[in-house]
Amino acid sequence: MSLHPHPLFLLNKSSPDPSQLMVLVRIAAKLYEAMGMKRSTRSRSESMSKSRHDHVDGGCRGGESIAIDQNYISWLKEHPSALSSFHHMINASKGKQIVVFLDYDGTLSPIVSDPERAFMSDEMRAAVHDVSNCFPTAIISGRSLKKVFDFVKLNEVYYSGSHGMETMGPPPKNKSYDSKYHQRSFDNEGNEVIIFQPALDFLPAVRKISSELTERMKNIQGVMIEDNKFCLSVHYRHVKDEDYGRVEEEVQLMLVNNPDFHMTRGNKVLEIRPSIQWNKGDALKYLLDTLGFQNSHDVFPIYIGDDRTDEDAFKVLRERGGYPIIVSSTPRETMALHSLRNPLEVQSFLVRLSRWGFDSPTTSHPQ
Ligand SMILES: O=P(O)(O)OC[C@H]1O[C@H](O[C@H]2O[C@H](CO)[C@@H](O)[C@H](O)[C@H]2O)[C@H](O)[C@@H](O)[C@@H]1O
Repeated sequence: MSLHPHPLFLLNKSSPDPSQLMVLVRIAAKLYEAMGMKRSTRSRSESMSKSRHDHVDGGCRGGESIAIDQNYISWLKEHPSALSSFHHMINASKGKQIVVFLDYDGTLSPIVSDPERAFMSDEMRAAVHDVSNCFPTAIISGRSLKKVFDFVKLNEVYYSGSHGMETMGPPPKNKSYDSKYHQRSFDNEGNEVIIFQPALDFLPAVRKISSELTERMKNIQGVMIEDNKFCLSVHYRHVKDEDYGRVEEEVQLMLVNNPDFHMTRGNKVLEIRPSIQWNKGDALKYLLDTLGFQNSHDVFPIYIGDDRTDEDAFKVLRERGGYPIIVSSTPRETMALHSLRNPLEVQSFLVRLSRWGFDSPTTSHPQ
């Protein structure tokens, strides 16, 4: 199966006129060039017949499709595919230790309607496993640490949950982190690890908000409150449009009653988080420190993520000369410098990275 739907899928369902077809063929060629891919070898008639099946939305006028596609092509020039610029990335990393940071939902697993069923494929798990055998690798997620571990199930990866508010890693070397929030523990293989929980003081308040909100929202159909330990996700994907206002009102009311918390927005989700200066970017810095990479000249961090909360990590990477990659198939406002279209492309990127890592043992550092 091709990972990249042929751009001709953008054709209107009604018969295109030949000039429109030529415009689309040129756009397709440009798009494929920008993505560093070869042109499709399928014949035009094969492409056309595929286009009818792929274009499921319907009702999209040809002119609009062309405009959207041109926007994507321009955006792709600004945020080149991490697959097509792979060799540039490897050159930029020369002499430095690559460290890989990954988001979970929408990056390692596709977005699905039920958050409890956002499983990653075995192929993706194998790709992450192989990468983690070549380079230090961490997953930084909005989910609770436990839940993200239960999805990923890889012992050789570091984990940070609750948008970085619970991080499991090696004991920190930097004394600037308050030891009050460090808890000694052991991983599944009996190695000593430290769990850093900078929002520990907020835990009783999170529990209280969770139970109050669950009670207050019990009559709003479709809403789902996910307890991510140090933060709460209020999912509204299945809430009727006319009820959405009530969801946001209830969340805002909680914030009025709990002024030490604030709300962030994600993919069909409102998140209630403690107002501490700590986000995915801080967790990334913390992990780099604990892994012994305080000096940004020695390290080449790569971060792959798809959501707004990943922007904090992209920002840190831009400051530190790393490689921020956004997962998106549409133009987006972002601090990331590179892009991948979807989790399947993330998987291809990870496979390529681990192959390069295995072939270049002097530049990679197995743990
Ligand atoms: O930081 P992440 O690992 O990307 O987590 C962010 C949120 O992801 C999950 O919600 C999103 O994915 C769900 C499953 O695909 C989808 O149903 C939901 O609409 C998305 O918002 C997770 O459930 C949240 O708790 C995370 O905060």
